[in-house]
Amino acid sequence: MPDTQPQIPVTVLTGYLGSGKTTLLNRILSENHGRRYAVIVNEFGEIGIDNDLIVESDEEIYEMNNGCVCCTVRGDLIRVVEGLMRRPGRFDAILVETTGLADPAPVAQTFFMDEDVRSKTRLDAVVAMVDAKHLPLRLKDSREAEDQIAFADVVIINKTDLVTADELRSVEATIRAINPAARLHRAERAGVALTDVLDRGAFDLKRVLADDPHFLDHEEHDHDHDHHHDHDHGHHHHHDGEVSPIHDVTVQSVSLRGGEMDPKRFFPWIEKITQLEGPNILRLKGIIAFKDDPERYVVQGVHMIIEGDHQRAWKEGETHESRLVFIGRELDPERLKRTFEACQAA
Ligand SMILES: Nc1nc2c(ncn2[C@@H]2O[C@H](COP(=O)(O)OP(=O)(O)OP(=O)(O)O)[C@@H](O)[C@H]2O)c(=O)[nH]1
Repeated sequence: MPDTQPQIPVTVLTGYLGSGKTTLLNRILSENHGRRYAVIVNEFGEIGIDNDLIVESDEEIYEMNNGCVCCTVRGDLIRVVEGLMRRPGRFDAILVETTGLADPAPVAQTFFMDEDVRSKTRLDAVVAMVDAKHLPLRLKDSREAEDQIAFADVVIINKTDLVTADELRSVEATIRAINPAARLHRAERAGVALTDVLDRGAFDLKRVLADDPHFLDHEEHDHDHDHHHDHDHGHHHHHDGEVSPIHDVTVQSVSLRGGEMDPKRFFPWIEKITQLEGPNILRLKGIIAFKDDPERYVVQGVHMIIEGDHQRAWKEGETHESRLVFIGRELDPERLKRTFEACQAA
């Protein structure tokens, strides 16, 4: 391939579980911006739901579900990107949506590691979504949430509708303290001007190297998930030694599958679960098939906040199956499974 080809800009989209990454991705894919994106989605949880929640578009979407993009599937990411580069002209930019628990630093590093990838791509910006309501809680219990903000070039303070003006100011001050250099935007439903997040040329290697002089040392970073930095904003993982697909090992995911559900059983059940177990539920998402309902129903939640809506009609021949994933701490898989199955229609 001739080297005269322009470097393809890459946007890495990070942010904790449920912060609004897919909402932003859907806005990007739905808006008429005249650009064509290749989208790479890395999901957490064994039954893929995320891909079902991304709007249908002409864009090419690559799912990476067999591990976390910042650890075990980095090689896959390089291969996917290399594959994309072999088809010039098909798209103008690449978007990588990481899992909510991923550390964006190793993902960003991928675009500097491989000679071929480095010559053909340009990391444009790392964009972090933040859930304004749950950030204070997250900073107490998840190192990942802080790392994501620390590493970002652009931070979107999302879900401003769920907080008061005072809370918002305090969240903003907290983010500024973690990362004074990032550009901040406030948003509801990820409603930012796309020019604020795409094609920013915001990724600042100098800043990253000042913060982490080893950023470009491939070998060391490849498997050293346990080295700590002396300063506040270095990236590291929680897990010791073993490279785990889950960084915060207290976080587990419970995937449930069932047949058609009875809404009279399902809604009281999910409401009760989120009331009782809410503090432990970092994220829930599912696609529910209700009996005699021609449309798929999507249910989503973060802690006690839950929402649901019809998504689209079931396609001909599509199995009317219900799938639900809980991601959280101290969940009881057996009880969730038993009570979920009890919501099935007779
Ligand atoms: N109230 C409110 N809800 C929002 C806003 N933005 C997104 N949501 C909801 O928050 C939930 C999570 O949004 P997603 O975009 O799926 O979040 P995500 O970061 O992709 O989630 P994961 O991929 O699971 O990490 C969904 O139910 C959204 O509808 C917002 O600004 N306000």
